[in-house]
Amino acid sequence: MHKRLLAPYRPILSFVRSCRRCPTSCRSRRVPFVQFNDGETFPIFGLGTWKSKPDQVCRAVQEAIDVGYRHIDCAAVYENEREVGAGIKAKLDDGTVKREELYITSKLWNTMHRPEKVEKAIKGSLEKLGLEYLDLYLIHWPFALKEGCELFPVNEDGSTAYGDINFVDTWKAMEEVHKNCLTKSIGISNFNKRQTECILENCSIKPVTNQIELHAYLNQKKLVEFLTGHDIIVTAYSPLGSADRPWAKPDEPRLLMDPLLQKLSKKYQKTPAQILLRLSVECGYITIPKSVTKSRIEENFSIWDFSLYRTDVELLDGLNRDYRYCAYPDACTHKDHPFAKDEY
Ligand SMILES: NC(=O)C1=CN([C@@H]2O[C@H](COP(=O)(O)OP(=O)(O)OC[C@H]3O[C@@H](n4cnc5c(N)ncnc54)[C@H](OP(=O)(O)O)[C@@H]3O)[C@@H](O)[C@H]2O)C=CC1
Ligand SMILES: O=C1CO[C@H](CO)[C@@H](O)[C@@H]1O
Repeated sequence: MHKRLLAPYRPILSFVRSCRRCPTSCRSRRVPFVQFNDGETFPIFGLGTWKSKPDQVCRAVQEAIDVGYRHIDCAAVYENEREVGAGIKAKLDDGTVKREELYITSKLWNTMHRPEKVEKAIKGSLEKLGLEYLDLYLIHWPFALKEGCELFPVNEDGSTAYGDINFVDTWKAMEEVHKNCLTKSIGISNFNKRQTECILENCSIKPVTNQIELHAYLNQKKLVEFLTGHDIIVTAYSPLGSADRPWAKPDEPRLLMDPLLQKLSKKYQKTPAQILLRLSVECGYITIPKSVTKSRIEENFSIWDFSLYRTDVELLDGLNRDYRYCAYPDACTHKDHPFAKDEY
């Protein structure tokens, strides 16, 4: 099973293996990437920016780029794109990187699904980020919320105010912004199998990736198999268990505290976070941990000098408990909610 999942990701694995054989390539700060059929590349490791406070994220982005990160995962709804952009600009201005060496993702928020709104939305993100183009633009969730000034619109009774836009129509508008060169690639996020199939059946440009929650407590085997079978790259979000979510409960399972991770941490002389991140990249997933802490930004990127034994990968596989940290329950009655009705 594991072998089959790895198959489409040979370029990543060969990089990871070459790192192991040749420690100097780890020190050269090259970030591994996957190459698309059209020659575009996608760095397999990125910095997440959800919950990164505006006054912290500008510095975090610069530290990440200094360490070797080349991929930054952003979104309009994170409300910090201007500060992320300032961090990127500082590193472009001081010559550390060129724009074409960076891979910047942003996402269309749920209140902007109406096709006529999509260009305005991406241009808004570009303006805040201070960029002329994105590398990747994703539909953040398959369901639409009510249009307006609020990012999280509510009805009078406090329930979430839904919109009624077909996500295929939104996808057509995503294709247009791609054709207009506002983004090099387009993709989806939080789409289930049926919704992804629906896009595949009706698109002229295929999504390059589906960004989904993916970690040892939610290994999404079936969805991953479906996506890789359709040559859709899997991006793993919340790879460390997203402990800083505003709605985190004190009694929820804490991924980083799992006893097996503590045990493997001793065995490999790596931290629990590094074990999880290494697992994710060895599975071939684009992996985007968030941190605003310099030492952790460095720690998370220091995973190219070891590899997991297959027996340990199997043990980590056994941790799966289909536990979602990001289930968006406030919209669970929406007809397009991805997790409410479908098995995967
Ligand atoms: N498409 C979507 O719907 C979603 C996309 N995402 C994307 O994925 C990214 C990552 O997911 P996210 O939910 O933020 O959570 P993560 O799983 O990346 O966890 C982030 C938390 O882990 C802490 N942390 C980071 N590194 C370490 C370490 N080495 N040791 C211990 N703790 C550590 C961070 O703390 P600190 O920052 O204080 O160091 C923070 O509290 C997001 O930021 C976002 O870009 C996330 C959710 C949904
Ligand atoms: O990326 C994400 C994090 O923030 C959003 C809203 O708070 C989530 O819905 C989303 O999945």
